[in-house]
Amino acid sequence: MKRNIVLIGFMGTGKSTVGKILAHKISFEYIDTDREVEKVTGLTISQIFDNHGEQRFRSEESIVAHKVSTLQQKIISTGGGIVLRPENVETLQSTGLLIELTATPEVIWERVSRRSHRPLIKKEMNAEVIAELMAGREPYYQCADYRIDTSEKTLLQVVEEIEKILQAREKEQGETWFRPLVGRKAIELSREA
Ligand SMILES: Nc1ncnc2c1ncn2[C@@H]1O[C@H](COP(=O)(O)OP(=O)(O)O)[C@@H](O)[C@H]1O
Ligand SMILES: O=C(O)C1=C[C@@H](OP(=O)(O)O)[C@@H](O)[C@H](O)C1
Ligand SMILES: [Mg+2]
Repeated sequence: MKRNIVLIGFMGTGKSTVGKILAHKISFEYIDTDREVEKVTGLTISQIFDNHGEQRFRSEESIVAHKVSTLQQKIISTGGGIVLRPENVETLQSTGLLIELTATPEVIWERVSRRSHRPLIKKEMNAEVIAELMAGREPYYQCADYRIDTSEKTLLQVVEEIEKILQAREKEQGETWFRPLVGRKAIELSREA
């Protein structure tokens, strides 16, 4: 049974931001594979790409993918390229529900051109270049269980869409995503009611 939510998708689709909000809302812990790679290496993603190359980053990312897949009740936001290695997809799928976030190239460019911490995004790019990169990645995102177009949605609307998916799965597949309150907190709340 699936026990983690794994957000996949192209850079700038909102995986990190949405993941954080969703985790807070449903009281799951939040993990970002990019942050885990940075913690393990003591380097920023840009430093790894610049000083050691993309392959080193991909190796670290695979190790993290395996590690996070052993956990439970986590919202896992991934880096956009994690799906490039089939072994990562297989391991993430073993315990995670894969939700792909998408957006149009124009929206993506609008979102990612504001900040410069993504080594694969260059200042001189534009929406057309983004569209080409996205087309190359498209087959890799087919592994997703669900897809949400975020182009015209607020962050909260995206989060709500994911919550609807989880509610439907609770009804239809008997999964538990919204944990009942247990222990002291539940007793305190029932006294207040
Ligand atoms: N639905 C959305 N509406 C408005 N801004 C968004 C939305 N999704 C993401 N963003 C913004 O786009 C930027 C990139 O988002 P981020 O979560 O880092 O994407 P990813 O982790 O997929 O690369 C952030 O500044 C974020 O606030
Ligand atoms: O698409 C990619 O190959 C990458 C996406 C980035 O994460 P975000 O998708 O969170 O930007 C980060 O892992 C790295 O810069 C490479
Ligand atoms: Mg991210």
